[in-house]
Amino acid sequence: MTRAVLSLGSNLGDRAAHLREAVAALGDVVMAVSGVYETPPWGGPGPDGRESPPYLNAVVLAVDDDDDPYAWLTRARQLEQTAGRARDPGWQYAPRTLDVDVITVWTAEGASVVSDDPDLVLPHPRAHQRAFVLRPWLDIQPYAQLPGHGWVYDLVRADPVAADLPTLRPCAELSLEP
Ligand SMILES: Nc1ncnc2c1ncn2[C@@H]1O[C@H](COP(=O)(O)OP(=O)(O)OP(=O)(O)O)[C@@H](O)[C@H]1O
Ligand SMILES: Nc1nc2c(c(=O)[nH]1)N=C(CO)CN2
Repeated sequence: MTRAVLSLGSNLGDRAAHLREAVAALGDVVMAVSGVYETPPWGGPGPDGRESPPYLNAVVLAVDDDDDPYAWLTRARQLEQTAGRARDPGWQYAPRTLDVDVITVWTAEGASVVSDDPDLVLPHPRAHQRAFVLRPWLDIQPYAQLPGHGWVYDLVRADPVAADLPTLRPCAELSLEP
């Protein structure tokens, strides 16, 4: 058995529907779902100077009988495929229908999984810099810790995350509660 925090993001097409469908497809593994936030694109413009549109973001806490952390990566890729995500080799942070990142995974004993395999880096190597991950995460786990970086509560109160917090817009009208 493993538990995981997954970050969901969409900035292409019907953004809310992509998030809703991802939560529905996760089904019974979902333990808790954060609020939805509209967030400015992180990662800068594309090579031609084109700006990425704003995202809708949310975070899910999930549990699975499978002991293998890679099962979360497989699930994430399946959800992205179902949403019709296309990759752009010329722009890493190109707009996408659905992005699912595995933020952190715990074993049945509660140990954090640490991995430097490029296919599954755990915890996610950029999560500690991302208000669009940490703020929704606090909604569902106020005492969360990001392994290697400490309390999520502290991370959102220090720069660079604190500087981005005012740019997040809570979207109370878009609940993802199953
Ligand atoms: N923790 C992780 N969660 C999701 N993908 C990961 C993780 N660690 C490594 N990867 C790998 O990263 C690769 C690129 O994933 P993806 O295209 O979703 O990145 P991205 O979402 O655009 O960028 P970022 O990694 O900065 O969020 C994938 O091949 C995947 O195997
Ligand atoms: N606001 C926001 N920006 C991003 C996001 C995201 O989910 N939200 N995902 C990215 C790649 O994982 C890159 N930039």
